[in-house]
Amino acid sequence: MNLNRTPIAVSEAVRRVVSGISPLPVETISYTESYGRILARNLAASMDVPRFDKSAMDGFAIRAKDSRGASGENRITFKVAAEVPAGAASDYELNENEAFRIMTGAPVPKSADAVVMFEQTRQDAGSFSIRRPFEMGENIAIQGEECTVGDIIVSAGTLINPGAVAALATFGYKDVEVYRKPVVGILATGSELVDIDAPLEVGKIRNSNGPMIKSQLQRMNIEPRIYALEADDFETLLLRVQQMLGEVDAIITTGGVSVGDYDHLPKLYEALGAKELFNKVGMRPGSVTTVSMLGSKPMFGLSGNPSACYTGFELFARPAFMKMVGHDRIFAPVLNAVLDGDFKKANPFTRFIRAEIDYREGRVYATPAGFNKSNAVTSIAKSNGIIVLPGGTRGYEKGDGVKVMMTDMTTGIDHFDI
Ligand SMILES: Nc1nc2c(c(=O)[nH]1)N[C@H]1C(S)=C(S)[C@@H](COP(=O)(O)OP(=O)(O)OC[C@H]3O[C@@H](n4cnc5c(N)ncnc54)[C@H](O)[C@@H]3O)O[C@H]1N2
Ligand code: MOO
Ligand SMILES: [Mg+2]
Repeated sequence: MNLNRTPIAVSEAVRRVVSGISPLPVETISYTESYGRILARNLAASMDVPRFDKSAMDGFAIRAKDSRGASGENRITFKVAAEVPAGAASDYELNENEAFRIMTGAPVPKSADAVVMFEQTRQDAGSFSIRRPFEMGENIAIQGEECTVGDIIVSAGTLINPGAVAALATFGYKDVEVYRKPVVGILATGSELVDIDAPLEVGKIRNSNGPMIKSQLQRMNIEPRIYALEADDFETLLLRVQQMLGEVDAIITTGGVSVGDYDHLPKLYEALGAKELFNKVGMRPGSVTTVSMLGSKPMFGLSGNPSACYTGFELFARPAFMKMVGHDRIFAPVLNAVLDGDFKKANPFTRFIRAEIDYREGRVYATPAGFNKSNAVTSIAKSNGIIVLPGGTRGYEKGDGVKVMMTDMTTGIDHFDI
């Protein structure tokens, strides 16, 4: 075993991972199931919106020229000649000082060119009067004012959000082409691991990495395939990983990537003939993260230490899966924040500190989320972001400006701030 691994920079490690990944093939699904998927083709308008000139208000459609000269002293009276409820049309031709009774959303008949709101009239049986002139087009939504046929509404490579689902429905796209989602296999390795129901005998611990990784995948809308816990035995691990390679698009293992006597994953990648992208990164935690490729299938050897495992997933696995599902924005947003704690000791490696990110008066604050060593599990639960402290010769103090990588953009704030 190579004990003297050479660390590479985090940015170089990320580059190596994502440069070897391609989007998966395209599949067609129903628009009702498309929320959260990535569009594989541009979504173009199949018609003008609005498709016809329509009334923007409940009221009366008139010929604007008939309202000329109207005032408080000289009210002009119109006769209601026909009705146009929403969902209907009328081809009645208005004569001078005639009007349609029309509802919001209904097509404005050709012979009318302005709409008067009910509130702007005084009504009598079969007629109404107005006290000011109306301009052509007033209170009418003109055909194509929002978009015209052929306009690109959502580009390929974009997440289908609720608005994109509305666009699919508007333009009649029942079937939508999206990138297939990867099937990701999760294998937690370690002879010390037990499932949640098993007794905790001496030296045993519960498997927390497996369920955590599953949730990290679910957070990005990917359903994983879970494999049973495996002990640190080279031959059985090799057989299991070979089986997984036939069933999944990517493999995440946790544990067994360091230089211990029972850390078999690096040798296993070698035995499979996989291309190792790196086995040491200049970061804490997660320095022993090892990533290999077998053909188009990435194998993420995440560290067994929970915080290192979590961080390795967010830094390397997440952008790779974002690329597989066809996203054109694969990286987590990074914000400038004010550090709310001290890290006085300098460290040559880039440190990633799980943190609570808060927003006060529009500023971003980052507070380390408690016990923050590589083996920490509880601090992950309090974090919605990761503070990035570049390695070097100096430490960091409360109040310093730092970068934070957002891991959870859905956490809100505790007060209404508008
Ligand atoms: N001589 C050296 N020793 C170590 C080095 C080194 O460079 N030289 N690196 C250290 C660092 S850094 C880390 S991180 C760990 C990485 O260890 P492994 O990835 O090989 O993981 P294991 O040895 O299997 O386990 C480490 C630790 O994590 C616990 N664990 C494992 N799996 C799970 C799980 N599914 N759920 C919860 N906890 C888990 C395991 O019990 C161990 O305590 O190596 C250092 N050593
Ligand atoms: O991989 Mo270890 O977590 O650097 O601490
Ligand atoms: Mg180990």
